[in-house]
Amino acid sequence: MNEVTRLDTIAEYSLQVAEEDPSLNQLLAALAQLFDAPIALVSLIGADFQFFKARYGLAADRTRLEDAFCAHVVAQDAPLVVEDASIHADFHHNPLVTGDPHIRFYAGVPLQLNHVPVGAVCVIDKVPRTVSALQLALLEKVSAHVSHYLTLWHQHKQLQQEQDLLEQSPAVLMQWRNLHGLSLSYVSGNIDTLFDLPAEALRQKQAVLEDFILPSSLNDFNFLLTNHQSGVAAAEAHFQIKSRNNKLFWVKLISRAFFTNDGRLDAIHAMLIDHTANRYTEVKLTETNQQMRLLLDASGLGTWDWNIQSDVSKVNRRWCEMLGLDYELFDSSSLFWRQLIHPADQTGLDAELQRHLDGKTLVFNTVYRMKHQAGHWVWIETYGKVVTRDSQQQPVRLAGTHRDITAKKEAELLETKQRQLLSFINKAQAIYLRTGDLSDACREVLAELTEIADSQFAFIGQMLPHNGQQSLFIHAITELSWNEHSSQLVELYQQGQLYFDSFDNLFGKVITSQALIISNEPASHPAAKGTPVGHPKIFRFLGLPIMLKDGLVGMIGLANKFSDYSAADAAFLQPLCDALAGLFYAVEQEQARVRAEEQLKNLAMTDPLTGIPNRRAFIEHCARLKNSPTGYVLAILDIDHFKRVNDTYGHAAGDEVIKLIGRKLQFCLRSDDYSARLGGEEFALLIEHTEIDMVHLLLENLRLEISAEVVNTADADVSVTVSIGARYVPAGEVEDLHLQMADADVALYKAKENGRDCLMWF
Ligand SMILES: Nc1nc2c(ncn2[C@@H]2O[C@H](COP(=O)(O)OP(=O)(O)OP(=O)(O)O)[C@@H](O)[C@H]2O)c(=O)[nH]1
Repeated sequence: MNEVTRLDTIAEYSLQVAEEDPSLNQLLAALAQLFDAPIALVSLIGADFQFFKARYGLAADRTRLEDAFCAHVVAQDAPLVVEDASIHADFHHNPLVTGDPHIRFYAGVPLQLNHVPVGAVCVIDKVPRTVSALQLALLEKVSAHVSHYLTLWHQHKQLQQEQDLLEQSPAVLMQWRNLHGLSLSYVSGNIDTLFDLPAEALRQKQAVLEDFILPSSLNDFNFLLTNHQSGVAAAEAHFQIKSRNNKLFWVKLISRAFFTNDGRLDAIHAMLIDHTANRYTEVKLTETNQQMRLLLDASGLGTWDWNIQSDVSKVNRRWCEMLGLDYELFDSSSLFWRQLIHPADQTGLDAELQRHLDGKTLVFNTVYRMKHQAGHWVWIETYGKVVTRDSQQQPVRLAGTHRDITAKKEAELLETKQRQLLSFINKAQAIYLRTGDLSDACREVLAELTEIADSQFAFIGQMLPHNGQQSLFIHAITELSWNEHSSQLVELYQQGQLYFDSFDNLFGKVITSQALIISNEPASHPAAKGTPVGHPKIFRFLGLPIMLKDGLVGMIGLANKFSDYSAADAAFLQPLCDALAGLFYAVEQEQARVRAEEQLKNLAMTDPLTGIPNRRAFIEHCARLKNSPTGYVLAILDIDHFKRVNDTYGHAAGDEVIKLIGRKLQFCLRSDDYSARLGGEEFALLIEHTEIDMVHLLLENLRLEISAEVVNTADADVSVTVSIGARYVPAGEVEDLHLQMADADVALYKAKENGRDCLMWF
């Protein structure tokens, strides 16, 4: 047996320290008496010296290794008897022989621990002697007994250590035995840390465990014991106890039951652990979780938790409610929620998600649309974060919240649209003010109207008289060239001449009823006459009346919105209807003003008696002749002896004659020629674009026509002649009109001089 094994064994049995054992000392005393020897020893052979676990009759507790007789016993693992050391070859120089204690006789047997020789049990005498086989056998028995004793001592030591550990551990050990009913048979000493009560008090039944358990927890504790009694092998209970000094603890009792062969409960071994700190954390955590849940419920937030690596998503009920989904039927795969995301938002969402997973953003915060079960889109704001990453820093779990921001988002979109609407209303008004053309203004804004109304088709129409009936004049329309039959409409539209006059249809219903028409199923509307032949299918229609002072003045037609038209759409577009009503009104006002102005101008330029232009009109008309590229003729016509007519037949008859001249002038002159009454019985003529001979003939003809006419008055038939003075003005002449007129007047004077009823040239 090598030295290492021996030393390990000594260490294992905790014998390396020379610690004497009183019991073994007594045994050695008895052994020495039996052998009638002065010294008896239990020795252990250490690394550097031999030491004694027990000794009798020797003062020293150790010797040098090289002097040790027992070392020989260990080395040969066999008994050693030296009858007279003083003459023994190996020992006669040994200091223990030559000096104190003057050993002469030695008888030793090996001391084995776990079959390893570690020392010896020996008797020593200071005089030479012999030993019988019987005595040697006795020595061996004592050695075996010492070995057994040391083993037990070692085990006891170990148990004591374990006991110490247990006593210091937070776990209290307990045992119940079921002898005559279940009763606590053991409890470890450390129970006093919890109960402030010595374990003895419980062991000796001076106190009962149940007295320390709070009444509210007693049921849980009894339930555990009852469970074991009815055959349950392992159990666990949590309950509250109150110590003798009134401190409250949460404890956890983990127990295991042992049963007899016939199945009867024999014992319960249990561990009672102070669980207060954990329990406190648990309670706090539960409270916090409850508060969080309450907060989440109150805030209306949906929650989600996505394990990216295993692709398992968990959501709360609110998450499902937002999308009208059944919570129980939620599918945890990401494929499920991905297919609910609006196609237009998919790319942006993925990019934002990737940025966060790559660690480029602190939070994953974005807005997108998800499809509600009912078919509409819900605007969702998501706010999340990677909560777990693996050892390679790859994201494992992402968790966050969902907020339904549809109302906010729609309000924002509405506001944007309203701004757009106002801006294009302003634009339409500005175009109208600039060009004075309402159709231009309507055409300019039509594309924007279809865009903000989310529609495919649109038209803006105004009620105007056309072919003797009120018709809808189309200022602007999106698309007309849908087939070859519509080319005529396109042409009319381009000429600004497109009128709809048949109102026995869906859009006509807006005009006849003067009311808003919303139809998301035009096919089944009673007024619908079907989509016009060749027109792309109309599957939704919104007709908005344009009203002015309670009367309809026009309408806007919209068709094929992506989703249903609603009263909200009509309300949204009302400002446009009002603006158009205002523009229609402004146009009407402007046209009326122009007409009135025209009339006033006409009045100022017209001779009231004859209805032909007056002197002012004649002079204004002639003013534009200044740069005439051709020559012209100015003529003045005067009724002969008109005073006489007045005097003879009365002033009224004179008026009739003057009117006759007016009619004759219009009748005899060509449409390009111009005539006016200068005043009294004097008229002026302007004849352009012709030869002077032709003018001569024309004027002569006029003169003759007048003289041939008879005016029937109340008293008599009157006829008159006229004298005409004419002046030819060649092209390029720069002379003043008044001088030219004066020249014509000179010619007239000559005609009068010449006997009247004739034409004279200047
Ligand atoms: N009934 C009527 N008479 C008018 C009107 N304006 C002018 N007179 C008259 O016309 C007459 C013009 O007369 P005069 O200038 O003397 O010339 P006359 O009698 O035509 O003679 P001659 O021109 O020399 O041929 C006057 O008696 C005016 O009162 C009118 O609007 N109605």
